[in-house]
Parts: sequence; C-alpha cells; structure tokens
Amino acid sequence: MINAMEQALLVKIGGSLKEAGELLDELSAYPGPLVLVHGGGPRIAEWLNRMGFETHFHRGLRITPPEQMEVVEMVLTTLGKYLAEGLSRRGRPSIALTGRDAGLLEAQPLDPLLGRVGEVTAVHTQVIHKLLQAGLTPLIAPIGLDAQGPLNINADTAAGAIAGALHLPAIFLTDVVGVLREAKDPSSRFPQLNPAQVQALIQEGTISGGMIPKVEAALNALHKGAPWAAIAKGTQGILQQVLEGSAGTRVVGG
Ligand SMILES: Nc1ncnc2c1ncn2[C@@H]1O[C@H](COP(=O)(O)OP(=O)(O)O)[C@@H](O)[C@H]1O
Ligand SMILES: CC(=O)N[C@@H](CCC(=O)OP(=O)(O)O)C(=O)O
Repeated sequence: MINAMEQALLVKIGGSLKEAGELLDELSAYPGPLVLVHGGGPRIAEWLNRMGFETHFHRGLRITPPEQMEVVEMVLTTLGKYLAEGLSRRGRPSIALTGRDAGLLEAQPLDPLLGRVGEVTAVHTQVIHKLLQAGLTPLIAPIGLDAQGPLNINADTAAGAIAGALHLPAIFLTDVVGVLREAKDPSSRFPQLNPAQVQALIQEGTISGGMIPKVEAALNALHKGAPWAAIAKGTQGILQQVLEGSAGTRVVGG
C-alpha cells in the first residue's frame, strides 16, 4: 500500500505567509513528490508602492496596467529564487520557474479592464514531469504568456489549473486555518464545502477578497482533474494533518 504521506501533491504557497522558514521546513521534509506554486501579493504591493504606483483589486485580482507588469514579474521571479534556495538548502533541491519557461502556462487576458491580468488557457506539463523525474522540485511563479508577453495570473488560479492538468491533489496554504464562517474565528472553520455551498458563501459575502480566487481555483482544480483540494494554514505538520482530514477546508465535487 502507498503510504499516504508519499502522495504526490501540488502545494500553493500564499504570499500572505510571512514566516517562510517554518513553511520551508515543512515542505522540505515532505517525503513525497511536490509541485509548488507560490504567490507574493504583499511583496508585489510593497514594490509597486515603492515605485510610486497605486494598486487596486477587483474580486481578489490585482488590476495590472502594462507598465506595472514588469514590477510584478520581477518581484515574483525574485521571490521564487529565494524560496527555491531555501528549499534546496534544506535538502530538497528545487528549481524556480515561471509560466514563461518552456511554454508552461499559456494564457490570455481575462478582461481588458484588468490590464495584463491573465487566465490560463493551457498547461504544458512536460517540463514539470522532467524536473520531477530528475529529483527536482518545481516551484512555479504565476506568470503566463500570450502573444503580447507576460500576464499576471493570480497564484491560486495558476495552482488550480496546474493541479488539474497534473491530476494532483491541491493544497492551498495561506494565513487562515481554512474557510471561516466568522472572519478571525478559527473555530468557525468549515471542514468541507461543496460547489453550491461555495457559491452561496460568495453571494452572501462570507467568502470575500483573496479567498474568492482560492475557492474558485479549488473548484476549477476538481473540475479539471484534481482528486481533491483543500485550503489550510501553512504551519508545521500541516501536510500530514490535511492528508488525514484533521485540518483545513476540503473542497469537494458537487
Ligand atoms: N470566509 C473567509 N474565511 C477565511 N478567510 C477569508 C474569508 N473571506 C475572506 N478571507 C480572507 O482571505 C485571506 C486569504 O487570502 P489571501 O490574503 O489572498 O491569501 P494568500 O496570499 O495566502 O493567497 C484571509 O487572510 C482573509 O482575510
Ligand atoms: C492577478 C493577480 O491578482 N495576481 C497576483 C499574483 C500573486 C498572488 O496571487 O499572490 P498571493 O498568493 O499572495 O495572493 C498579484 O498580483 O498579487
């Protein structure tokens, strides 16, 4: 029997997770194959601000005028290198890449009003399989490509699409213990949600901001072929707890 702890997983690392050290310890110690996707929203905001740009969101997505795209890409690429170095130093050799490498993430603009915000149109998984076969952990920054150049893809959206294409379970690690009924009350965590419940919670405003792309990405991952998806807090021991079903919010098919 396959040990559940050796199950290959796609893990999305939320940019909200400030203490990268604890998370890198957890990920580097995982005994099975991992495909990682990382965000970086807070750091992108910090750099846009330093460069004198204003930043605005629409349903959890950063409106990205073309002149801000270069900043977004620089921040995400550098963050990926930092995280890959941290994992590699801990004994898990990792390669940071973006969706521009080897044609990994084909994308198209989501809505002209959002500027260079993209949605994934195709995931070319060959490079991921090759890295895994070589014993390397791929760590993907959510940049897609169309004929005009790079597109800013929400990291949850990218993670959901990649998990679906690889048929891997998706775990979205963030700064909250799961989807909550009451903001700031961890005891109000939903252990499980189905698509109808997710839609209702978005409609009534219980799920808002950055949690919207996360639950939508979890549903999309299931729709595209992931066996299950979960949202959980990026703390020590979390992967085993999610695999056991004792932590996080599992998003299940309808
Ligand atoms: N119902 C909800 N339950 C939990 N968190 C929620 C909910 N609705 C909105 N949120 C917000 O979503 C945030 C997580 O999304 P985000 O900040 O984008 O994280 P990440 O950077 O990890 O992707 C939480 O910190 C919380 O502020
Ligand atoms: C279009 C869009 O919103 N892109 C995101 C990409 C990074 C991201 O998603 O980071 P988190 O995981 O930290 O939220 C952004 O610009 O913030």
